[in-house]
Amino acid sequence: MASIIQVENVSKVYDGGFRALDDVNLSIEEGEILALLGPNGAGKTTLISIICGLVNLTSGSVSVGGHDTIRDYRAARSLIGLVPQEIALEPFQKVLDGLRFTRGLYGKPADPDFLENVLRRLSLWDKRDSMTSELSGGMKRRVLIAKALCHQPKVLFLDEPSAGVDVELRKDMWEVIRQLRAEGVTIILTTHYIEEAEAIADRVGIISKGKILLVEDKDTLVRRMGHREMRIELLEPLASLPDTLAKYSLAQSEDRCTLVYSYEANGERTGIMSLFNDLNAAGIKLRDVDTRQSSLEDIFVSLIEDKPEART
Ligand SMILES: Nc1ncnc2c1ncn2[C@@H]1O[C@H](COP(=O)(O)OP(=O)(O)OP(=O)(O)O)[C@@H](O)[C@H]1O
Repeated sequence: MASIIQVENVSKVYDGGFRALDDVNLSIEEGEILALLGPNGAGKTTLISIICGLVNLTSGSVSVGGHDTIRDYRAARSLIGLVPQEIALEPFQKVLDGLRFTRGLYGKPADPDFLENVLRRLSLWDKRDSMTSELSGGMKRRVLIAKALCHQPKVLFLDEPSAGVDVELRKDMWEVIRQLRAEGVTIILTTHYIEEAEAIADRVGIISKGKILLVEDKDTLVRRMGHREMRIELLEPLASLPDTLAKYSLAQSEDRCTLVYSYEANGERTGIMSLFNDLNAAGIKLRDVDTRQSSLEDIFVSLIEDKPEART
């Protein structure tokens, strides 16, 4: 696949001297869904704002569809739609009027059929004559997506699309994103949620403290994250582990009331059944069991440990 966005050696130092991005390189393929994952303050919004031409870079270069975002900014921006994190809409503007206006701003000819299609696919057609101030938060977010699509961009950025969004809207949004990808639109979204990346991304980029730590095919990353932990709460404290349980490398809590078993969730054999059998055979009674998937945070920790602070 050809690359549609090239980010080369991009750094950003804000006015106060804070280095929000540090020598970032990223190539985004045409037609893919790339999720940028990272904790608060990692630099996700700064990176997409630079690509969209809303924030000036300090050094490096960015091109969109072969157009440099500084020298050839009009051509670069015309290819981009952005759904911002914050809801910023004209309160007394009707939904359809807002879309017509935004399309006009990009110098695109009027196309009522296209705008109707955009509103219908976002379940907003019935609201086309409502003022945006009359809409619910979820509908406002749909309007933001509609506005970002109304000039037919080749690349769509969604900054934290799931922030403050209920499950139903999230699923609808994912469906719209998949349809757009099927039509050839390249999608870049930022998120804190690994589930969101798992649900829709083709590739995942992990960003932390202004650096891209990895960009990887999602399935490969999910395999890396397939580590799970099972916590087994015991009815009574266990003074010492019987030899028959040694092969499970169980950890014990300080109060001896909990055993922790680590296993690969995607492995062919998790060993859970035989562990339960061996616990039973040893006469160990269980009060409760719960499991937890290694989180994005765990991956961050494993990725960034031993690395000194990168910022000045
Ligand atoms: N205009 C600015 N002036 C100075 N510092 C800024 C400015 N904008 C952002 N920053 C800082 O740059 C860092 C990266 O911010 P950014 O918004 O890009 O992170 P993010 O990964 O999008 O975070 P979040 O998930 O919280 O939205 C943060 O520490 C932030 O405080």
